[in-house]
Amino acid sequence: MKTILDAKNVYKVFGNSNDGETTILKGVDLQIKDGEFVAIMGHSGSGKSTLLYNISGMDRLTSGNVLYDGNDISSLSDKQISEVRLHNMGFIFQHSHLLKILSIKENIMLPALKAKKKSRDEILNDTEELMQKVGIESISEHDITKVSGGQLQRAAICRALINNPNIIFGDEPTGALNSRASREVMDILNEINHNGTTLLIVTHDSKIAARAERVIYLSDGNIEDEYKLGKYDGKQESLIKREDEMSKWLKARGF
Ligand SMILES: Nc1ncnc2c1ncn2[C@@H]1O[C@H](COP(=O)(O)OP(=O)(O)OP(=O)(O)O)[C@@H](O)[C@H]1O
Repeated sequence: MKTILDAKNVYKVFGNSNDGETTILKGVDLQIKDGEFVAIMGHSGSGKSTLLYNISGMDRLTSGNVLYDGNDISSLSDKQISEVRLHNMGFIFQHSHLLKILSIKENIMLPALKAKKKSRDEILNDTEELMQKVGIESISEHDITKVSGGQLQRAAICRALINNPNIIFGDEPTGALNSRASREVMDILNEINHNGTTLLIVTHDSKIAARAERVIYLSDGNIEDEYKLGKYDGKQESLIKREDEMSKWLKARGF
């Protein structure tokens, strides 16, 4: 399987020499294979979100390189990197970041309208298909303030998928949901991964990590360890075993 994302010796320093500098990422090397589902865990402040933002091109590395599909994206201009993100990557955050002035459907269509690769009718069709897949077709015309957190995250998933990305980055995608909504959203993400989309997700939750194929443990800006669970087969009994494995592994790291 080819490497889709290759982070080499990534450093991130915040601040400046006058007011003081803090090095958050300290030479991280991370390779993500095409179609893989990787979870990033670690204590609060270990640099998980910083890592996600820096290797997805949302923030600028201080030094090191990130290759996306063999191309160095760390040396691109802001405009070039936004193009790479728009056409190849999807993002899901803890809070959906949907626009309040648009309906659910319009929010989902927006990245595709921006990408200008498909006609409005095609985009509309794809949007309706995605909404149906995640079970939010009935709220398509709704205002985003009138729907539940779980429905909003499903809409955020549709928005992340509308340009058929190769990889989806998630920063605590279920962090604001109750346990049922969280399970439902993770079932959708597991299915998306099963269909070939690469996933890289930051989480605090061992139950979310248990659904990943590989879990990396970040400590003080470095990858301290990793655990390979293998692909999740979607069965409830395997999930229980994986959750148990994950919580034992995390306990051994004092998490
Ligand atoms: N823009 C910034 N400027 C200065 N410091 C920052 C900035 N962003 C993050 N940091 C610092 O970097 C460190 C790591 O933050 P980060 O959010 O990556 O950690 P995390 O592991 O994701 O934490 P959490 O689990 O609490 O979300 C923290 O000490 C944070 O204060």
